[in-house]
Amino acid sequence: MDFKPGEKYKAFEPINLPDRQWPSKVIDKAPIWCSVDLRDGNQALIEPMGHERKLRMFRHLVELGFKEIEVGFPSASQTDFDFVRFLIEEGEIPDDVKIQVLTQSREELIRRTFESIKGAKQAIVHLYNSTSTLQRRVVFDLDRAGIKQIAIEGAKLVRQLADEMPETLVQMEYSPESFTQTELDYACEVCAEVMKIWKPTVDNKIIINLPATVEVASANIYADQIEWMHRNLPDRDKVILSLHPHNDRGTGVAAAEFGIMAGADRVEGTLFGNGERTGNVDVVNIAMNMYTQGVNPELDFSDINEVVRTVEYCNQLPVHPRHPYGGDLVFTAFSGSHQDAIKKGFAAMKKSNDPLWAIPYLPIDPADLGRNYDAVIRVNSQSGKGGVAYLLEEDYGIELPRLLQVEFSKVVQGVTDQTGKELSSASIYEIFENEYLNAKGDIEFVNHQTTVDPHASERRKLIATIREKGQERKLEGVGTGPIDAYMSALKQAYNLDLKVNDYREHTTGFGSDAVAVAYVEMRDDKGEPVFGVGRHANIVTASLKAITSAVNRSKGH
Ligand SMILES: CC(=O)SCCNC(=O)CCNC(=O)[C@H](O)C(C)(C)COP(=O)(O)OP(=O)(O)OC[C@H]1O[C@@H](n2cnc3c(N)ncnc32)[C@H](O)[C@@H]1OP(=O)(O)O
Ligand SMILES: CC(C)C(=O)C(=O)O
Repeated sequence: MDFKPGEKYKAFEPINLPDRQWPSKVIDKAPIWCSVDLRDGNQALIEPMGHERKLRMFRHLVELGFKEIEVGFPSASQTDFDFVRFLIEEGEIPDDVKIQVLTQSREELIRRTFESIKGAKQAIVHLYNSTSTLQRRVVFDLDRAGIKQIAIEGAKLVRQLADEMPETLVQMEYSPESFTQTELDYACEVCAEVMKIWKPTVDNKIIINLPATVEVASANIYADQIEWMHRNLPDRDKVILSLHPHNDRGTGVAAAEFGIMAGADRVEGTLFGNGERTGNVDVVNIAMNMYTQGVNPELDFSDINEVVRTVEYCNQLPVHPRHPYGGDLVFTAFSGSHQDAIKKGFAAMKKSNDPLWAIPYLPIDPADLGRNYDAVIRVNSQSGKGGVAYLLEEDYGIELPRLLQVEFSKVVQGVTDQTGKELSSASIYEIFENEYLNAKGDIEFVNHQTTVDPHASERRKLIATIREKGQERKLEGVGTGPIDAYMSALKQAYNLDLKVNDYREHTTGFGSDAVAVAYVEMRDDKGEPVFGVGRHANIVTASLKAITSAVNRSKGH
């Protein structure tokens, strides 16, 4: 690494726009979306899509609600050309969807592009040539006038061929490619020349697309550039101003959002941001960001898993597990304090009945993307009591009292620390069963009978059958209720010094499947807590089992 980067790299000069308006604008409606998955995305793949993958992607994009889809660069390859023909000839293009085709500003390529769209009801022909200072010098070896001439020649031919094809409603799009590295006055001049040739009207607008072909500056600079063009382009009302951000600095989404605030009407991008180098801007990300601000994105990502599957299949590239909105892990909290806050957030929402989403660490309801809550909390060595308790409650209906959560979470932590691995909900339940419900010890509860104490009618006499080292034994005790009576029986038989400090119970399941779960917190002679849990269809049996569990655990400790 060169530690004197200033000798090798030059900072991007700020744009002179002191009265910029975009920073205080708010995005309150969806832009026109154009998917470039089948073109910019496809041209960046290790293995470009064949016909079957292209068709699957196209159909999926239509299902998601895209009304403009760049379907290829038909003059570049036979595969692209044939795919465009297939879509048109096989009636694959819904009436409200426009296909878009890209071409360089070269005569033979433009002619071939028009050949490809013959018979389409409507299509966007997208013409581009690079205008940046760098490309003018190193790629084209042309001055400003020479580069403008490439655009003019191409635009004239596009106009002529569109006029010769009246059966197709041709919309024209021009991109000064590498716009962000082009002087603004010059980019505007070239676009204005193209506009003079294409003669847009308010009813038949053209698209001027301003690509960050390579993202070379911070997102605010792109916004300044877009606002400058928005203000200075002639006949702005006859132009659909379009963005095409790439993501070299990792700020493509921010650039697109700022660009919309700066006056753009349209965004070109791809699903999950596949595209050249670090990718095109991720349309899912921008759209779902809007959604979380209460703005309808007019794209339907309510089955995000299907979008991920399709994109992974077509691109033959994985979607990263941390990818915004779509990644496998983006709705999962492993860490204890996050789990605790999420659990409390769900409980608060349930209680308040307020439809406004307000869960800490979850900026969006996973259900809105077709995700369930199964993966919201996963447990490993970074997790705390909240997460463990959440899983037992959600998956097994076990509502651990708070102090028991603390105790059990230490048991779980012991296991995760030892293995270093994640624990599934089923494994946590198994640990819970072994630790409490089937706590190992000398005594096994078998059954009980209660009767009214013949000496005091407000007291209960209880006879409990237990198994001790394989032998059944009857214990007798008297108390204010079955718990008290059983404690008294155990104390007499085993000389125990334990007191019941807290007792709770609840049911899980419904109707004939309902089961009672009882939790007892006992204190030993030193005041240390020890918990026991019992589960049974009969609530009294559950509570006596809970006591047995606590006694066994106290002896084992
Ligand atoms: C930023 C972007 O993503 S733009 C889209 C890029 N996508 C692609 O390139 C994928 C498809 N492209 C291809 O398959 C090929 O490039 C083709 C078939 C279109 C053309 O192939 P070739 O004729 O071999 O030319 P190649 O792509 O190497 O083009 C370079 C030539 O075109 C010129 N050129 C490049 N872009 C343009 C343009 N937009 N308009 C006019 N001329 C251009 C170059 O100056 C160069 O000219 P030279 O040969 O006189 O030096
Ligand atoms: C053709 C243009 C719009 C392009 O793909 C880019 O500049 O990235």
